[in-house]
Amino acid sequence: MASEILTSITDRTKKAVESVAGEKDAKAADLARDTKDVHDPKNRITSDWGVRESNTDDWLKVASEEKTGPELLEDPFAREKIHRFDHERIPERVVHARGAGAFGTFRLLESAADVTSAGVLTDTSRETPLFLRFSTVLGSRGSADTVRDVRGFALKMYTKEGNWDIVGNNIPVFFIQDAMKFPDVIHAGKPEPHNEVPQAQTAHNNFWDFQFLHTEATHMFMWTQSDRAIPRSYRMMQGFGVNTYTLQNDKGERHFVKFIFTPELGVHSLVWDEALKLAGQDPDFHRKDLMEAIDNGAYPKWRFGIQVIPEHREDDFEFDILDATKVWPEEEVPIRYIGELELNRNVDEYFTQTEQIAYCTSHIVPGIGFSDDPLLQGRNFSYFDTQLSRLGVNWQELPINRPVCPVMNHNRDGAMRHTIMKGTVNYWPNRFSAVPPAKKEEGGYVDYPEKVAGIKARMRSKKFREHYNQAQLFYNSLSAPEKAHVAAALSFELDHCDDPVVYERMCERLLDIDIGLAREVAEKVGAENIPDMPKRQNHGKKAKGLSQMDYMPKEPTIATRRVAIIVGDGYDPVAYNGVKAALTAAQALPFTIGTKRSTIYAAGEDKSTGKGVKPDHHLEGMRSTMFDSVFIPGGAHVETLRKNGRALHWVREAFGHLKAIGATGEAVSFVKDACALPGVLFSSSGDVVESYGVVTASKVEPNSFKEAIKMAKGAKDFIDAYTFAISQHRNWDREMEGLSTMVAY
Ligand code: HEM
Repeated sequence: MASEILTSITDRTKKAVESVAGEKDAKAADLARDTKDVHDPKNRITSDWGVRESNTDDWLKVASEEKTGPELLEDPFAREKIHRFDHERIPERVVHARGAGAFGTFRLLESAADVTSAGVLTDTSRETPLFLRFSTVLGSRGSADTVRDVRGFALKMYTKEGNWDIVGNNIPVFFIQDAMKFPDVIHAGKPEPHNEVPQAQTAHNNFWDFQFLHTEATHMFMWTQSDRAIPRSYRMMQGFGVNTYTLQNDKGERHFVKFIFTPELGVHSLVWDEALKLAGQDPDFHRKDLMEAIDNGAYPKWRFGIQVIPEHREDDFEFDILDATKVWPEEEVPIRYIGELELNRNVDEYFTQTEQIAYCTSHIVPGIGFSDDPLLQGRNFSYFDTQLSRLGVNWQELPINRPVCPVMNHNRDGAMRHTIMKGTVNYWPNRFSAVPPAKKEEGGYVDYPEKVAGIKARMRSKKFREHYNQAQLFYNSLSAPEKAHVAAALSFELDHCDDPVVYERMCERLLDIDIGLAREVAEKVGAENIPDMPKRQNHGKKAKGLSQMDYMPKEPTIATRRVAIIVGDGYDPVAYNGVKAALTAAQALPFTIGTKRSTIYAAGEDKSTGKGVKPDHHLEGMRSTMFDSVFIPGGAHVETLRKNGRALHWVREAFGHLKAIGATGEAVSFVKDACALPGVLFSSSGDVVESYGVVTASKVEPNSFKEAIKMAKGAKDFIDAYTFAISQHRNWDREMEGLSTMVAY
């Protein structure tokens, strides 16, 4: 098994090159040039200068069987091994240090030739290879995946005309309008300077001090306090370019544009208690989830959309369209979905690929341009600059960063230069006309002749000064559970601020958004003197696409959902096998969680002749937090589970985290007793009962299970009703009606 896994990992690049014809995966072919296979049996250890080594365990020393004497500095092999190790680390990214990435493909489904001449956005026959890196912003490289934070969504498309990077986030707006404030917002959010506490979270005085004083962050902090900042999976987040770019078509017309990626599986989050626990129980939860899905062939997909505003309409909006703290409401600027992004290959090596990838907002291709968005313009300077200290001046030559199209210019030298340039000149113009600039018809990038006239001043246009309308718009557009989560998140964060100035003032700021929210949070966090009147009337407007609920998949799906099936000796094999097969057929991932990991036998199975089932994990090794749903089949094992506090906790915790719970036969009363709640209904007469996402059937027969599932609300069939409950992600009624808070977990 282990060797199969190893083969599959080391063969990834090779397979990608072989299976995908020609230019389609030009990047995989390009990387193959620099890829070596550790598992080739012909391999032998050599020194870095190529000499085969016979012993890499013992430093050359003065020694005998009787006595171990001093080590000799002359040993070049030992010295090299230690030297290389001593210098393995490079600086982590100054922000977005923790991340995970994968390779994929961009397919254009509809040409956008009316607004751009970019090949990648006009040629529908192309498949463009890409690398996408997800990240958290504030934590260091070893921090946990599930912290409350913005997630990076950074994309490098290796197009035929050069690399196009969209360095985006999973939230469409940002904390600041002008790049010059970036060091301040990041310093305020990162651990405090005197004690380097806390790690990877904004629940501290400095962050909220800055949020109050820097009012343009108001809209963004509402997003970070919403469920968007605790995603269930990287595969279930939207991606936004955030900044305003421009597109230029063949006629020379310019349009403003925003880029949006919307996941096929819907936009889903963890609940906060789960996120907190996962940060300790499985800090790699998101990176493992991404890798697992791709390894299982469940390739994550996003629809790619553009919002376009023609140049002449730039001033038609209540907000400045160059202001990155504002969304372009879909009612005013519809999203045009024109492409599809798929991730389909895991990395071969983390460091050389995920760590060394270097994104730059300034990497654009002909047909795509910048706007005067003052955040974007500063970013264009910052990324290139930071790569210099993180990776060195020749970072663009690293395999993961180099384009798949020819790179040729008169840039030279610098530390660690790889490319060898033949020829006698390294400047332009030269007497040979060697390496001239490209004309437009040869694909040369031509800048848009934007008219600019003005005075030099450190200021922004007046529309940039409005900071609250869209914070209200966002809050108003959320569903009731999402609003409750915002209040709970703010209450948590401000509870961690011990300076009353900070939490008192922040509660006042909430009066600029919504009086109900302000009062709820103030009461929770002990902010005195919150007035009864709002500081600013809530305009009451809503927009679509801001609530995560707007992105539920049209057809219910449980693809890639992790389902724990809990068993002990004496479980009902009919229900176990039936549910497992049905889940697998629907592309969910069932895991058997035993009372122990050694073989477990079904009811009536003879231990001497039966095969039993070998669980994937035992109850103490995993927690309910790592699964989307829990199912317990009936059988005599239920008596064992009743005596196991951890089993009880699994059910209560899954209930508290609003997850679908399924039970059949004897397990029905176990779940009933575990939750012990009035109002939740359970099956008693053999009928299937669905109540607050708990689906039970007291009697099941072999014909109760089938692989052709019809997920539907109110389904009479156990598996149809149970899978529908899983597909809903979480049962919000359970929370809204106060049931989840009545269970201890
Ligand atoms: C619209 C607002 C912004 C978004 C969406 C954004 C997004 C990102 C993302 C996704 C990354 C991680 C890239 C990766 O995976 O390697 C990143 C890194 C970084 N960002 Fe930003 N960022 C924003 C604003 C800024 C600003 C204003 C600055 C500076 C003026 C900045 C400077 C940096 C730096 C220095 C890095 C580290 C890059 C590296 O070491 O490779 N960002 N940003």
